[in-house]
Amino acid sequence: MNIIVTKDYKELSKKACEYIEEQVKGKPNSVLGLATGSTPLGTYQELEEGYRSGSADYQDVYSLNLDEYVGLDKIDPQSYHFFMNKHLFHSINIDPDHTYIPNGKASDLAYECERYEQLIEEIGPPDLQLLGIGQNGHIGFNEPGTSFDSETHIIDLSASTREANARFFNSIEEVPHQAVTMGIKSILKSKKIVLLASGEEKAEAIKRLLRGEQDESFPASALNKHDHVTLIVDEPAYKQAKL
Ligand SMILES: O=P(O)(O)OC[C@H]1O[C@](O)(CO)[C@@H](O)[C@@H]1O
Repeated sequence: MNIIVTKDYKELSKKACEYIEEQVKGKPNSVLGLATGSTPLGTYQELEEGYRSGSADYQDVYSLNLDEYVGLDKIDPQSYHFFMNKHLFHSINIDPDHTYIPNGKASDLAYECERYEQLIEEIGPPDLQLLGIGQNGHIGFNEPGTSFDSETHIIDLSASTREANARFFNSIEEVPHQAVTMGIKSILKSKKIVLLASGEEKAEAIKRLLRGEQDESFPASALNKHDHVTLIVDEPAYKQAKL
C-alpha cells in the first residue's frame, strides 16, 4: 500500500483531487468509482475548482457510485443521488447519463443488485475507485462480517453506522436500516483504489488497516489483498499507526 500522509484535511483533499485529475487527463473516458460521506467533500470541492480553472474535463468520464440507502428516492435530500448531484455532478461537465448509482427505491432489490453488478462489468470496473472508511472499518456500506467474496448486495446497517450517519438526518429514526452496496469483491475489481481517512476518529481504523491483516471482521482489511491501493491520510488519522 502506498501511503501519503498530509498535514491536514485541506492537503488531503488537494492530493486526492490531483490523483483524480491525473487519471482523467491520462484517460479522458476513465471510469471513476465515487464515494459519499463527509470525507470526499473537500476532494469534490477541489475537483470543482479544478474544472472551473480548466485543469480537467469530464465530458467523456463515467462514474459508478458505491452505494445508496434503501427506500430513499433520488430526489430525497438524504439520498446519495442527491448528495452526488449537489456536491459534484452539477459542478462539473460530466454527462448525467454517464453517472450510475444504485437505485434504493427499486421494487425488486435483488434484481437491482444483479443489474448493478452487471453494470460494473459493462461500464467498469473503475479505473480509479475513491473510498472512505467507517470507524468500524466499513468500505462502501460493507459492514463487519461481510464476505470478501460479496458482490452488490443489500446490507443491514449496523447501529454504529446508523448513529454515525444520523448527523445528516433530522433524527436517528429517519436513518434507513438498509442500503444497496457494491460488495467487497466488486470494489476490489477496480484497477486502482484511493482510500481517504481524515481526523482522529479514524485513527484506530487506520492503525488496524496498516497491521496488514485480512479479516472479514474488518472490511477495509480486504484492501490488503489489492496491488494498487493508495492511502491518503492526514496526521490526526495517522498518528496512532505510528505508535
Ligand atoms: O466519510 P465519513 O462521513 O466519515 O464516512 C465514512 C464512510 O461511511 C459512509 O458514509 C457510510 O456510512 C461511507 O460512504 C463512507 O466511506
